Amino acid sequence: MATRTVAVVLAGGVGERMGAGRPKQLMEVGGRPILAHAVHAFDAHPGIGEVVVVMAPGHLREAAAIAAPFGKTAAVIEGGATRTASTVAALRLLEDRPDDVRVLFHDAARPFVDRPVIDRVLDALDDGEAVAVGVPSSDTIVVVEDGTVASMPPRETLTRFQTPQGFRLGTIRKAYELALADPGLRATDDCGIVHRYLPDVPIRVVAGSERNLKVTQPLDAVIAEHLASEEAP
Ligand SMILES: Nc1ccn([C@@H]2O[C@H](COP(=O)(O)OP(=O)(O)OP(=O)(O)O)[C@@H](O)[C@H]2O)c(=O)n1
Ligand SMILES: C[C@](O)(CO)[C@H](O)COP(=O)(O)O
Repeated sequence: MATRTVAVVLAGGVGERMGAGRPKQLMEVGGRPILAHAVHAFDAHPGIGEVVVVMAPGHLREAAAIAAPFGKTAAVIEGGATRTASTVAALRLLEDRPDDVRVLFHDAARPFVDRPVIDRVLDALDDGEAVAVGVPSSDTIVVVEDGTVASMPPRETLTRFQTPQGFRLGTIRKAYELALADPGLRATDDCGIVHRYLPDVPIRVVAGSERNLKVTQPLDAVIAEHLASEEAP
């Protein structure tokens, strides 16, 4: 039977903010590449049938070498210039799959996603079309315009999104079809595309985890190394 659940690991970025001189997903934490941690999390989950890796141009061979040992790796493909373009590359690969297939998009830069988080996304997709993972904000977050506070949303209403973000394939496909026709398209995640272009689709939010950090800045690499050492057997 064809796979009903595909995990897409988005590794198409170049890691500019990390400044390591190469994509941060190739950097090692806990003795193996960040990308390997992310692929392993989905490969090891019994609810996932296939893993697709979307890699930064010029690094496909390294990504393939990292992903190939995982049995569920189905493809390693080239990403685009933006995260959104990398998601589109994966959707093109999956264009022949039925609309009810579940697809999870995960940042390769989040190496410590764990099974309970993936479980919650998959469970919410049983009767949902779009699912986000979030953690409450510990900081007060404000909108700043011209160096001055323009608005202060109440902190208890604010959630920091993580990944994976899960969708029925037909839903995310439709949202991107509409988005790609919009010359003003700008988005930092896939739920943002659904929210903007399919506003009637409810996006369920399930609990993420503080350990599911996105390795973005040099300090995150130090924290990631510490977290990896805690996980070591
Ligand atoms: N063109 C892109 C840009 C980003 N990503 C992926 O999206 C995730 C989140 O992006 P981010 O943390 O911003 O990674 P980078 O784009 O590599 O970082 P930077 O913005 O600092 O360059 C990462 O796993 C990254 O590889 C992607 O698949 N394709
Ligand atoms: C998808 C995401 O990780 C949710 O927090 C985030 O928006 C990715 O942003 P980035 O600029 O691509 O790191």
